[in-house]
Amino acid sequence: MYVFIVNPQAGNGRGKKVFSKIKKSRYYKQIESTYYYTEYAGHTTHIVKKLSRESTIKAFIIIGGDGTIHEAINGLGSRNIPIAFIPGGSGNDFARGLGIKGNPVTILKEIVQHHSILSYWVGNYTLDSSIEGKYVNSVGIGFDAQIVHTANKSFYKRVLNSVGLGTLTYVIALIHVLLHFRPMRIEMDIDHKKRTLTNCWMITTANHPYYGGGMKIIPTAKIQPNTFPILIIHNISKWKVLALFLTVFTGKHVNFKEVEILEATKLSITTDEKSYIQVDGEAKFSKIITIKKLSEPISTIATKSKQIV
Ligand SMILES: Nc1ncnc2c1ncn2[C@@H]1O[C@H](COP(=O)(O)OP(=O)(O)OP(=O)(O)O)[C@@H](O)[C@H]1O
Repeated sequence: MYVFIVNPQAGNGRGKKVFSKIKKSRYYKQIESTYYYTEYAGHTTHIVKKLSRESTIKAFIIIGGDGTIHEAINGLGSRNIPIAFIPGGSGNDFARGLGIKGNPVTILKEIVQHHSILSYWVGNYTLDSSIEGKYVNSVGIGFDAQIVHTANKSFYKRVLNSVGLGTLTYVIALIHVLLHFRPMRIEMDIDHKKRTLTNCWMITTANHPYYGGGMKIIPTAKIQPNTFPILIIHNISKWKVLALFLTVFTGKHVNFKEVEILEATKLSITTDEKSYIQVDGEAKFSKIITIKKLSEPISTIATKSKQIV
């Protein structure tokens, strides 16, 4: 049996519209399925956690945005039930990373007819040695995390999302944060090599290139086991940061001399003061953060185009 989990709030109601379309399709009518609408933040994790023990589930089909898929992954237990995703959010970076695009009904057709499994190594994060979780897209500390925090609590996010200009939210928040941001002093431990940065703007790790609704933050990031890329931006002027972010949609920002990209199996960061952290586009607050890859992949149901790669 397929289990649809639909976030009706995702993409300002897009999740609900996508599912209405799906329900009318012949592919939906052909399969044995059940569905749940999420009713509150965190509900997807509870549903997945509860149902993961049932042996009759063929796959969870998540309809929503990055926040919903993040919650689904965090509810999965040791039984590796496949997860399929039909984009219904505003940013949908997870879908970009997996190469899922196009008409929702066509995506459903591929899910149920081909059921091609792609291994996906999610990341694991620990905050202040107490909060632990998995991330599907990226974790960032510093400038980008503060932009996420500012954007998510802004009044303009909902307005711009409703007219399909969600990306503009982050541009406005970027300018806002740029005016006040103070670079950080950071102690890093990258695979047991210690390093101190005194003028650090941000550090981001990612499981695939995309974040913030299509920005190619780490263009070379790949869905892969064991290691993950780390992007560091430091020793840069405010105005150069602005120039850098103008090129982030094309991935050309990596050519700036203030941008470094490394690869690691384990990363620990300690900041002088508690700082904002973004995890899959949600802001958190912490002083010590540790990142590594989970050793066992989860199973995602990919589209045909991604299987060929
Ligand atoms: N019924 C609900 N009411 C309010 N919030 C909900 C409900 N169901 C789920 N949520 C929360 O909505 C949040 C946002 O959803 P999601 O991230 O999927 O959509 P989005 O923000 O439009 O898309 P994206 O993250 O791709 O930009 C999720 O983190 C989830 O916790």
